[in-house]
Amino acid sequence: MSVIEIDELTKRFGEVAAVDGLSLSVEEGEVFGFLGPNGAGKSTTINAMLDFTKPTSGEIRVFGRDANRESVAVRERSGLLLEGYGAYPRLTGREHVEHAIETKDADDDPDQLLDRVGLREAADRRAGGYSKGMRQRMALAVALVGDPDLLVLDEPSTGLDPNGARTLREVVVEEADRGATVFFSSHILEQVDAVADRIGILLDGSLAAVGEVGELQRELGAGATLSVWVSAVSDALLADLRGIEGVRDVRARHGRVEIACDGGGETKLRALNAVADAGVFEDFEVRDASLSDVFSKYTEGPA
Ligand SMILES: Nc1ncnc2c1ncn2[C@@H]1O[C@H](COP(=O)(O)OP(=O)(O)OP(=O)(O)O)[C@@H](O)[C@H]1O
Repeated sequence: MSVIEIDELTKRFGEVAAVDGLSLSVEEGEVFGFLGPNGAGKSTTINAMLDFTKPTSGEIRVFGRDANRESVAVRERSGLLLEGYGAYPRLTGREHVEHAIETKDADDDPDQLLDRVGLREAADRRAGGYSKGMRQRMALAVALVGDPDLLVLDEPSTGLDPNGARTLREVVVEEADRGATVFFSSHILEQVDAVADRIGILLDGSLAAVGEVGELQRELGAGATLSVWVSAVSDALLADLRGIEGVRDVRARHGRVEIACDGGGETKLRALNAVADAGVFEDFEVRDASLSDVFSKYTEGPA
């Protein structure tokens, strides 16, 4: 069952089409990573899903309900961590979580939630004195209140140190294991790569790509880097390699040649043969495109 169904969503701000004919669905229990460069329309999409902004046209259904007309029902089943979460400076972290428990009529133990996000020790300090990362951890604890069926996290990694980022990943995995659907936007590609079942790459308000990370890597037909260890490097060899169809970039470094390939197996084979023909071949390794390569490929256009 689809938990989120976005159908031809368009949102204009005057001349700017922040979201432009976006269609997307997210299945129950899925962890969906929503990526895109600054200004791509991620927050606008999320805001429309939760009825914080009205679409210019198109339809969004969450849990099968109209996100606009039945937003209260949608939000009741959702946990939200949105950009610019407004903390009350005079309230403590625990008070924020307690307030959310009361509002949602949930029966969570605030200490347990604060523990999960690594904020137990600072629970009784006022949020006004929290660092950016601590406020983000608190916002995550608030989002988890009531075991929501859907977690919507807009840039949840903002301000988090590496430990905080790990906590976030653990929480996302735990929530998905519990059966929750997680929809999160992020600029930190490693974060997304580590936990997302599928990703969507938004560009100028439309989807440039959607699928499993591995699927998109394969769809690129490569984006692989071939590292060849060599006994010597000559300009002639580098020129030969650069002349092979499907080779995007060639660099010599530390006794090896790094060959970025857009082409498939044929390109790599021809590159390896060129090195062997030069009599300098020692060893090789192929590295698949990282999510970062996939992201650049879809958002920057042809190299
Ligand atoms: N309230 C608004 N009024 C006018 N323009 C807006 C408004 N909100 C968003 N926009 C514009 O819509 C476009 C998409 O913005 P949005 O915040 O959705 O992008 P984003 O992908 O979330 O970006 P970021 O990663 O920088 O947060 C941008 O050009 C932005 O300037």
